[in-house]
Amino acid sequence: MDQPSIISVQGLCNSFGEQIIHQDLNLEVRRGEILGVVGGSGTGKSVLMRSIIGLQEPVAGKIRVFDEGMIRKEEDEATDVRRRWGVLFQGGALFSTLTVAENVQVPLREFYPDFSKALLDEIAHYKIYLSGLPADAAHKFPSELSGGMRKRAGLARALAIDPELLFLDEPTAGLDPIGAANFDNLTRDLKETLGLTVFLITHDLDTLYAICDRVAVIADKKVIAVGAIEELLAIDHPWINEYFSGPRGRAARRGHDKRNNPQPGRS
Ligand SMILES: Nc1ncnc2c1ncn2[C@@H]1O[C@H](COP(=O)(O)OP(=O)(O)OP(=O)(O)O)[C@@H](O)[C@H]1O
Repeated sequence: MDQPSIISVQGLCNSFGEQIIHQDLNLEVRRGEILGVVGGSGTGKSVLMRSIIGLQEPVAGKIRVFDEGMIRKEEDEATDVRRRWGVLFQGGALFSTLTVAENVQVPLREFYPDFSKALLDEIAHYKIYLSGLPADAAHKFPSELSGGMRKRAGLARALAIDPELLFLDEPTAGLDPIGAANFDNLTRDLKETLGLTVFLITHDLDTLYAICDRVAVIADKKVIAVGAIEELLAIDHPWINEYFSGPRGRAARRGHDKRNNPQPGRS
């Protein structure tokens, strides 16, 4: 049986001046799934995420998260919902003047102002460990980290308040293939051990094949299809055909098949 929706978007419209980004966009994210969100550059993936988390007020539409209406919500009610999700923005969006541990503590201080310094330090160190960073990264500044480590630090911050729902905006962009695969594995492991639901914006076909339960495709200002990759492959739409069946899509599929069905005697 289908899991209930943890995010429900209905009839969403967004525009900037004359530029219409979304028109009657609908999307349901099921509890416990990793939903990949794909679409060409500028199709409005990040604007969709910003609408869901309340950073972008839509022109029209309904958004529910954890069964709570999100548009024009009172501040204290919005805070109650916000403390149930974590966000990794594109590029990490770490505060450059704070150490990694201090970055992780930002949401903790916001939502739990009474926590002692010792408790904040303990939680930050645990989240840093959970994100696969070495313990000494805690005292480093973002400028002292590699791109991959910055992503993990952003993830540690997104996990700070034990979210049920994680938003990841292009988490593997700019990582080398091994770093990207490691990040994918980490996302999947965290989802399984912490029981997370993940809204994952990506251009990375390998990520889609490796960890996404379903994929939503944004084109023509709306979600034109959502389903397992196998289901999307059966849809006749020019962007979907080009994306999944073009050279990179075919390579990602071959890599996925090979990892899942290794030939005996071959490495
Ligand atoms: N605050 C804003 N003001 C004006 N236009 C904006 C604003 N934010 C986004 N846009 C425009 O909305 C469109 C969608 O942007 P968005 O960042 O959501 O695209 P995207 O699908 O995430 O792209 P990419 O894959 O390149 O990251 C773009 O044309 C962008 O220029």
